[in-house]
Amino acid sequence: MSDIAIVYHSGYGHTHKVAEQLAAGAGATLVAIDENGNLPDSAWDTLAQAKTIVFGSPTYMGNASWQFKKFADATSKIWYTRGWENKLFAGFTNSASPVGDKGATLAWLQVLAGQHGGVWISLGQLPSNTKAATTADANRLGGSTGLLVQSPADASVDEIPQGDLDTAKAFGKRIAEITARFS
Ligand SMILES: Cc1cc2nc3c(=O)[nH]c(=O)nc-3n(C[C@H](O)[C@H](O)[C@H](O)COP(=O)(O)O)c2cc1C
Repeated sequence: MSDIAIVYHSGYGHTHKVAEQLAAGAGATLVAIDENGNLPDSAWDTLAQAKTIVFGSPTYMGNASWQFKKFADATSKIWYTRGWENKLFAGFTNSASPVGDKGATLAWLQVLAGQHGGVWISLGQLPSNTKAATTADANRLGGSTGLLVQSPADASVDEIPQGDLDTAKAFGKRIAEITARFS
């Protein structure tokens, strides 16, 4: 099992694809929250043993999905015993619009990490924000707190912009490097 666990919800597969890219870069274990907002019992052990936990959710109505929020509320018992204190955390979100209030979701994921007494890993990539920038460029959405991905409303899972997927993979590598440095 990896030192890094990515716990995420995906209603329609797009956020799952992003999580896979992150996992490829980080060498991370994927932990999926199901459509009812639940995890397999064994997944809680995976999260307890991880040095770094990455939170991921699509942005639905300007915040994380209710399934991710159910998971977050279920972590309150761990919060009470400080079970995740001083772990490393990072976050990502994906939505249809270039902005789409993704920042609100990411800010809340960071708050969740803070509630657990965690140490937050930022994206660490310069934005591609010149006139020449395209959807093939890294960090074209200009994230800094964490990873932002756009899946246009009519895009299939296989049509997520390559630049966003590359950004996810590079973020995964950074998370692995920082995890190793703190170990
Ligand atoms: C209930 C619901 C609410 C949504 N709200 C937003 C939103 O606030 N901003 C946005 O840009 N996209 C919004 N979307 C679009 C999704 O974020 C987008 O389709 C995303 O790729 C879904 O990821 P998933 O396939 O992992 O579920 C919403 C979609 C749904 C189903």
